[in-house]
Amino acid sequence: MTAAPPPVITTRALTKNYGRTRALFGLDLEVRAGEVFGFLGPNGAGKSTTIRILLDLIRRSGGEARVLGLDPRADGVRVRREVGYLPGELTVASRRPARELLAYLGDLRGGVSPARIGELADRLGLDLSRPVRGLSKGNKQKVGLVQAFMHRPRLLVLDEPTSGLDPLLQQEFLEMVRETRADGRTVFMSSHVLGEVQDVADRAAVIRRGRIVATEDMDALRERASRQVRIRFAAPVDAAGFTGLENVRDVDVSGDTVSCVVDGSPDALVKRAARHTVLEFDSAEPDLEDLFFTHYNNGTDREGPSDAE
Ligand SMILES: Nc1ncnc2c1ncn2[C@@H]1O[C@H](COP(=O)(O)OP(=O)(O)OP(=O)(O)O)[C@@H](O)[C@H]1O
Repeated sequence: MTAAPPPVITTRALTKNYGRTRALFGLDLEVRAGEVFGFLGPNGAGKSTTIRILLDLIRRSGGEARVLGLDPRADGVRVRREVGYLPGELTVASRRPARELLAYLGDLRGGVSPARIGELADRLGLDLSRPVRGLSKGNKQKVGLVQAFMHRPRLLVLDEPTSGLDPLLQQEFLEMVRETRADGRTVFMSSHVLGEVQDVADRAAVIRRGRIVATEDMDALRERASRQVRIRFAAPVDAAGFTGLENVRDVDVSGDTVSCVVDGSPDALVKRAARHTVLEFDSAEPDLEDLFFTHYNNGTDREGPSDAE
């Protein structure tokens, strides 16, 4: 058996104070090589602060951090060169067309072909001929995404990557994330809602008021998730046939229709239903967001920044 590769990002007891305000209270994080990791939390929770420490854009107050085996505080330049980073807010005021700015940034990273830049811009619907300065928030976000992905970095750190993108472009972006993972590279992305990362993330952590309050494997979360199922058959069915099935509860049989709640795999229910002629099978998507938060927090207190404690 080969040993697992070392984590790509680690923080231990990471703290950050802004003057007398403490923004991070001893953060422990571990992001594994090759995974897509969602970093979730409401506004003001400390996501950008954490990310900016990882890239040495601000300095930590205490604790440790490692990115690609490097300490950002000692090797900030190397970390920034190796990581594809999308800032929460891209502040470029260049009069130059996006094409030139991206070519320049590509040169700083060892050279990126115009074809590669053009391909990413096409996918995101970015007009490369327009000056960056006058671009809308959404178009600036696209420039930010192109520069983060274009040199195929081993690690992408993306701060709220989907903000300002319409739903179709969000899907395109998620496809780019999947391709990155398929290449064996790692993506760490923040969001304030689970829904934006749940289809693509392997794991996710929730940060609230400067503390990690949950870390979850997304497959395990899906397995625990309940869904409401309704099946309509060609003829009335016997209620007894649908009681006591594995993972199935709250069964209600009314003539030709069975309604129930399934926790986890619906295998037993599907096999039992297959004994009859099924006309309709409706299964509501489980609400992972609710499950994620209620599991740890009883669904309360979902937002708000903190004062120092
Ligand atoms: N430069 C600063 N000076 C003082 N306080 C700051 C500074 N930057 C952030 N904070 C505070 O630190 C806390 C964490 O902010 P941070 O920006 O990291 O949160 P976030 O989770 O990224 O939220 P958002 O999505 O709103 O950016 C907040 O209470 C914020 O007010």
